[in-house]
Amino acid sequence: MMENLLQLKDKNIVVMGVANDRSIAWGIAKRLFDVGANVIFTYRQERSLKKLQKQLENYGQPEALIVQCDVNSDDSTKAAFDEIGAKVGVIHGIVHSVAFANAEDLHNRFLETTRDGYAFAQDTSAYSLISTAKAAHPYMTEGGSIVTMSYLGAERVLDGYNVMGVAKAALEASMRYLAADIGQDNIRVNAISAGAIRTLAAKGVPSFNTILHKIEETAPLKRNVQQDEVADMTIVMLSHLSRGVTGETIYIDAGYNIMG
Ligand SMILES: NC(=O)c1ccc[n+]([C@@H]2O[C@H](COP(=O)([O-])OP(=O)(O)OC[C@H]3O[C@@H](n4cnc5c(N)ncnc54)[C@H](O)[C@@H]3O)[C@@H](O)[C@H]2O)c1
Repeated sequence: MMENLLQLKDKNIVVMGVANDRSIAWGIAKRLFDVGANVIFTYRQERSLKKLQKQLENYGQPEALIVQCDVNSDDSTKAAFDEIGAKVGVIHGIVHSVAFANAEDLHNRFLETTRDGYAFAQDTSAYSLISTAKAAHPYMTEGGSIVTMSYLGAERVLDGYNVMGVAKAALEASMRYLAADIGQDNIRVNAISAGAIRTLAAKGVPSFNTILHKIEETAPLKRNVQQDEVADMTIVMLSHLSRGVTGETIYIDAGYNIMG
């Protein structure tokens, strides 16, 4: 019944950004397997590949297609999607769960943000959505859905989020412009703004523990969110259930963002 509602069975969905089993992207991949999707992975570093292969074995999916993709490189991004396109034909969905900034640009005063650090955070965390959509577009011939991962720091000033907040603001704006542009091809583009979750990327945010405590105290649900809660809403946004929604940022944050 649920499978019929979602219409994700046998759909080719590319998941970018699994570094380990804590990654938000891994939570999403597990759910996608559960609903019968054909999940294709991209990874950047060799050590992520090894972990991913092990995780896939443990999850009973050792045959999943895995392709190398460094989003800082147009050539790498294009080669990855050309390879995926050649192997599966049509791409129906993409989970863009990738971001990076230099540690010093999160630890130093915002005033000290360097030109290079700013450009690098934007390139990896915001432009990569555009380059990914461009590389995948020739294979999204049946329409589809692209979902990216954002954070409240895009809209509000959060201590220690600095240059990444500016990159997330650009990511959300890029998401809207993409949605407006490729809606004519029946491709939807949305962002999930996830609450704070303890992952590898989160380790880079200096005040992360304080953030977790503050959310517990302040959020309407009086708790933090879990990987599977973000995964479930991402599945909705990839599925037939959300077919009328594009260009939106959807908060999965126990309601924290509504509080003053
Ligand atoms: N953890 C949180 O609290 C939280 C909250 C909201 C949004 N997010 C966002 O969720 C997404 C996933 O992060 P996560 O928390 O799961 O951490 P994570 O460290 O598990 O995932 C980040 C991924 O980005 C990948 N990446 C970085 N640079 C790359 C490059 N040049 N090419 C290809 N891949 C690259 C890493 O390999 C890694 O797999 C990020 O966009 C992050 O900003 C995280």
